[in-house]
Amino acid sequence: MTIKIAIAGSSGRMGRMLIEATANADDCVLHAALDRAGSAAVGSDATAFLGKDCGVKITDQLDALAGADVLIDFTRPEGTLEHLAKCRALGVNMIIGTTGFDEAGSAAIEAASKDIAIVHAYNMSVGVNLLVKLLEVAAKALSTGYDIEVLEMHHRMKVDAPSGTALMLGKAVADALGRDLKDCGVFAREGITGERDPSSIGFAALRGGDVIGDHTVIFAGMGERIEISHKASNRNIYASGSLRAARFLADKKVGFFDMQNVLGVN
Ligand SMILES: NC(=O)C1=CN([C@@H]2O[C@H](COP(=O)(O)OP(=O)(O)OC[C@H]3O[C@@H](n4cnc5c(N)ncnc54)[C@H](OP(=O)(O)O)[C@@H]3O)[C@@H](O)[C@H]2O)C=CC1
Ligand SMILES: O=C(O)C1=N[C@H](C(=O)O)C[C@H](O)C1
Repeated sequence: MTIKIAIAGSSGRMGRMLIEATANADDCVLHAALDRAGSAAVGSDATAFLGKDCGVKITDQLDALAGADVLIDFTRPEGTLEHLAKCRALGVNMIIGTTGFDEAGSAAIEAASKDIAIVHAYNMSVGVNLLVKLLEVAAKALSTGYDIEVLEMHHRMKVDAPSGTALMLGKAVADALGRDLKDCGVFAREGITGERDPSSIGFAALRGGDVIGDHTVIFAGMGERIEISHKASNRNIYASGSLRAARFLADKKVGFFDMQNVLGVN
């Protein structure tokens, strides 16, 4: 079976990785390539940046989604939510990698999964999803006497902070400890902050250069420090994870899934 893939944000960093991965996959075909209305990329061939044409032109017309099996969307929350409504109306499944949703946006995605099948994951890489499992073990073993801090660094172009992955890792630790990240997450420190609350989970976001995505969860005790890290060196880890998610959704009509479901590690 050939999976008919549509890609949103086609001229973006992830959009291009996804178009290249789709072009190189034997079991996938590029059905449509979307970009934002007004984008200079609209009208050009989707694989022109690879030095060859595939015959699919980048469009801002969401009707191009008709007939696709799945839309892979790495854009911005407002774009993803617009695409979500169209996919829901057309019965096209979705893989959502976009980060930075507020609670209402996340709830809208979950609600749409009653009508279409959706994989929503803030990190599509195998490595980060393995990290989640390691953190669950570490958090339980280090549940007292260790202060937990989540540190991330990304490229200077990233627009949201902390990263979706940092939030996901912090939530995994909080859940393992029976805490609610909404209550124990500390997202900024400045001035006379007072001593650290031992039940808190701190976040720090660094931005600079071309860093693809570094995440470290630190368990800091008295006399030792355990650090569990993932460092991305190529965005193709997110693209290959997305295609794995597309294969996972191929036989599904409805439902809400994450990469743990896709990888079978939940
Ligand atoms: N889950 C995961 O594994 C990963 C998630 N991400 C997330 O994916 C998202 C995109 O990242 P990245 O590719 O680096 O970003 P880019 O800025 O490089 O690309 C975003 C693309 O989306 C388009 N876009 C922007 N706004 C809209 C809109 N309202 N409607 C439709 N399209 C829009 C942009 O068009 P234009 O340039 O014309 O504005 C561009 O083509 C981010 O949220 C990032 O955090 C990134 C990597 C991995
Ligand atoms: O914007 C990025 O680049 C990335 N975003 C995701 C996030 O916010 O966690 C995933 C990855 O870290 C790269």
